Amino acid sequence: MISTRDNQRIEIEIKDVSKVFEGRTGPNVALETVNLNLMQNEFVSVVGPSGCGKTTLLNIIAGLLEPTTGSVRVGGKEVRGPGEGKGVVFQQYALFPWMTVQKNVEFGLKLKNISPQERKEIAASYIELVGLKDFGNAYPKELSGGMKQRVAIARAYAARPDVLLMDEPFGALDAQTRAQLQENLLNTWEKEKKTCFFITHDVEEAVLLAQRVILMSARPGRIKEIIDIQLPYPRSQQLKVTKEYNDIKNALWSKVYEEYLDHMK
Ligand SMILES: Nc1ncnc2c1ncn2[C@@H]1O[C@H](COP(=O)(O)OP(=O)(O)OP(=O)(O)O)[C@@H](O)[C@H]1O
Repeated sequence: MISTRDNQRIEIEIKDVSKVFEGRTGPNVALETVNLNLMQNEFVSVVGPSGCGKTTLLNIIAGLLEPTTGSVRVGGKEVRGPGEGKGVVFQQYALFPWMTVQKNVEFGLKLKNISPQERKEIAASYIELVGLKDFGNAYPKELSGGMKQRVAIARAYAARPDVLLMDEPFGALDAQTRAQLQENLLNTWEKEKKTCFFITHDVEEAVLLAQRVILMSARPGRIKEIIDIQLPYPRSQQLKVTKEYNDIKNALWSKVYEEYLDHMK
């Protein structure tokens, strides 16, 4: 079993982070005093009502947005922009349409000092890991949505980041593909161990994947509660038929729904 206690090194340190957007109708406080540490190799899911600042927080960790106050450290270094060490997967697979699957996955490795042969081998191994061994020469337009998303995940993994930031990566997929990719991600994480920050609207998915679930409150976004998911790994879809899983899921669902109702008041 992998627990957060297996490694005590902090990989992502979010300290007093707030974010205020200046809107036409005045300031919009998207995040208010968010404090959170993710341990090395930890898998954390983030849930909360629409507009509570999940993506904003991810973008700040990724270095795509600057916080208004506070700071984020990844691997001990203050985040000052996007770059090495952080892999990001968005809901919409951002693949280059003119490149094959193999070339798309190799792309992130070009920036590193890796020989073309080694690049090829690393990319091929991750393409195999996500179950696309026979599609290395295919172009994105020849792939289904789920396959494209697997390529995006392979590309993020191939660059060997220490942290993987995922913003509803399976949100646009059908239930079966989603289940398959969840399983795929679990297997990959169990093998490769990365620090994962995974945003989802799906409570089932949050519980299935994570060691801890962060529940965010409606605007202004704050951390409302952190729930330890005490379910053993390796995990698979089979977990969903167990009482332990369903008890945790139902309790979390009620909390998320309460937060949503509060937000609608
Ligand atoms: N670039 C921006 N400029 C102005 N306001 C923004 C910007 N990005 C986000 N916001 C505002 O910040 C708040 C949080 O948005 P964010 O996208 O982080 O929420 P979210 O929890 O990810 O939502 P969802 O679950 O719907 O994706 C919202 O009120 C949104 O309107």
